[in-house]
Amino acid sequence: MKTWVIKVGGAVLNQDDAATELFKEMAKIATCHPSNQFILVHGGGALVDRWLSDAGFATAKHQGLRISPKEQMPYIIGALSGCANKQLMAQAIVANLQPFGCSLYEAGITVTQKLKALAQVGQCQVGKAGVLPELLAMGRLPVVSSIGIGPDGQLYNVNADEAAEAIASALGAELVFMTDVEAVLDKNKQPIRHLNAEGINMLIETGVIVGGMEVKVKTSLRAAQCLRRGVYISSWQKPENLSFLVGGKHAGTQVTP
Ligand SMILES: Nc1ncnc2c1ncn2[C@@H]1O[C@H](COP(=O)(O)OP(=O)(O)O)[C@@H](O)[C@H]1O
Ligand SMILES: CC(=O)N[C@@H](CCC(=O)OP(=O)(O)O)C(=O)O
Repeated sequence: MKTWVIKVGGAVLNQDDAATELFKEMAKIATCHPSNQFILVHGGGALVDRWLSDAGFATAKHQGLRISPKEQMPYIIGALSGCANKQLMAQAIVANLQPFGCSLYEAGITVTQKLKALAQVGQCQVGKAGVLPELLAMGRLPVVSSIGIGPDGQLYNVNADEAAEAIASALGAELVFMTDVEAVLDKNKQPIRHLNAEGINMLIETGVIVGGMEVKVKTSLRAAQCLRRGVYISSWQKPENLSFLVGGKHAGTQVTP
């Protein structure tokens, strides 16, 4: 059995039926290629932005990570582990899948504070695989939010790309980041097929890769090094890319160690 960790950016929730189409592709793959199984890890950054702004909070990011003061955590947790997680489960059910919503703790990932200056931003420690193998064996689709609980009993906000990397590393799974662009783009806005450490450093230094994509390529590279194989960045706007990847074909940008 091959396990695929699919990370979707929260923007998938802003487009009607986009997540349902992705789930339908997973359901199709489960029928045509039954030796593949999926775990979905999701973000929800845009939703968090909206909830914080509606509550009258200002929010800021440092190198793509949201500074997460304790007083903002109820809104961050509510948006990610509540609203985004349950909305995605609902769309998976429409696609005839059997989702099981959970956060990083249930997925076996331990979280600690990343940096004092970032407040409740967490970083993952690869632990045991938690209940994910059992859920997969039961035919369920784990839908994992990036909220973590530390051994200190504190709640943490983890960047969802890093959360997906930790889960894929714990399980030795394939990893695909599905975002809102078809691939990493070069300075002429053309898709890049392959990236390695050298290319990534150059594109970050020259300001071609910025913001959320900077976190994503760095996380992809770390994951590719740990998993010792390519990791893909593609778009949830092209769910068929998932079938291409499962079938061993190329789609989006492949990040190699
Ligand atoms: N070189 C680049 N190629 C593609 N996207 C880029 C690049 N640099 C920055 N970006 C931005 O990164 C975004 C994806 O990162 P992010 O918003 O964090 O995605 P997600 O929410 O899916 O994790 C794109 O929508 C784009 O605006
Ligand atoms: C620490 C940190 O930055 N957490 C992210 C978690 C959500 C996320 O990563 O969402 P996307 O995948 O949609 O960007 C945040 O609060 O926005």
